[in-house]
Amino acid sequence: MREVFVDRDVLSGDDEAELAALAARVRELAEAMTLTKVEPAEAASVAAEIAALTERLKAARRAHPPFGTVGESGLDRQIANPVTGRLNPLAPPVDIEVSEDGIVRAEFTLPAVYEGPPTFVHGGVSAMIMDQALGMAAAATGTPGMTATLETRYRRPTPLGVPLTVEAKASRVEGRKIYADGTISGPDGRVTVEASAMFIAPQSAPAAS
Ligand SMILES: CCCCC/C=C\C/C=C\C/C=C\C/C=C\CCCC(=O)SCCNC(=O)CCNC(=O)[C@H](O)C(C)(C)COP(=O)(O)OP(=O)(O)OC[C@H]1O[C@@H](n2cnc3c(N)ncnc32)[C@H](O)[C@@H]1OP(=O)(O)O
Repeated sequence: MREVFVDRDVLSGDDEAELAALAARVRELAEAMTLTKVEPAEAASVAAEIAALTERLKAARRAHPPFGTVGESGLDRQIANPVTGRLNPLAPPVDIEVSEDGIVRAEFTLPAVYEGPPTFVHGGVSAMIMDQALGMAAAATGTPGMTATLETRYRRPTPLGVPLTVEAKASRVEGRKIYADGTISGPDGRVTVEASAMFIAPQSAPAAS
């Protein structure tokens, strides 16, 4: 495995909480930016202030995103992941729980920055969330892997701004191949997206925890 898997700063809970709070503010900023109606001069003024803030953050910079302290499931160290990462402003974030029987589940709501067709979630965003949920379900078997195939079936449009549920579970492990299936459903319980994936464990996989 490449060095990037091991050469990471590991944050304490307090450091992680402060950076997670910062990411939450940046997430709000992104949504406010997408929906703002301010005049061009005000937009330019805000852009200059944000550029100054960006310089302050760049004053102390890591080579790679940090890892968090690993929790019980061992699947939560990538705290800057683009789906679940509380430290990643691009992540919704989706707070995925893994139960003892290997079922992966989360409730989440997607704001306007994830819009594809008007008022609905972009299909690539749904696929990204499914990839993560299915990958965690695969890893819950004890054999994490790289996504080799991901099939998404979009049954209905997925609405923005309402509570959605993602669920996934591994169906079987065949040597280095792990198969998993899952769904995203709307608040009425109707499935909007179905997905199936096959993950392949690297020849020399690092442990999940
Ligand atoms: C991401 C985790 C990786 C490991 C991490 C370890 C610890 C992490 C802990 C926890 C993780 C927690 C949660 C995970 C959450 C989310 C997951 C997101 C994952 C991603 O977002 S990941 C990015 C997208 N993903 C890629 O970037 C993959 C690029 N790719 C490759 O890295 C290689 O391509 C690889 C490794 C896939 C295979 O390479 P390889 O050399 O090991 O494979 P090899 O040739 O030995 O084939 C062996 C058998 O698989 C068949 N086979 C191979 N490839 C296939 C394919 N694509 N489709 C169908 N069958 C395929 C062959 O036909 C043969 O089959 P057979 O044995 O039956 O002949």
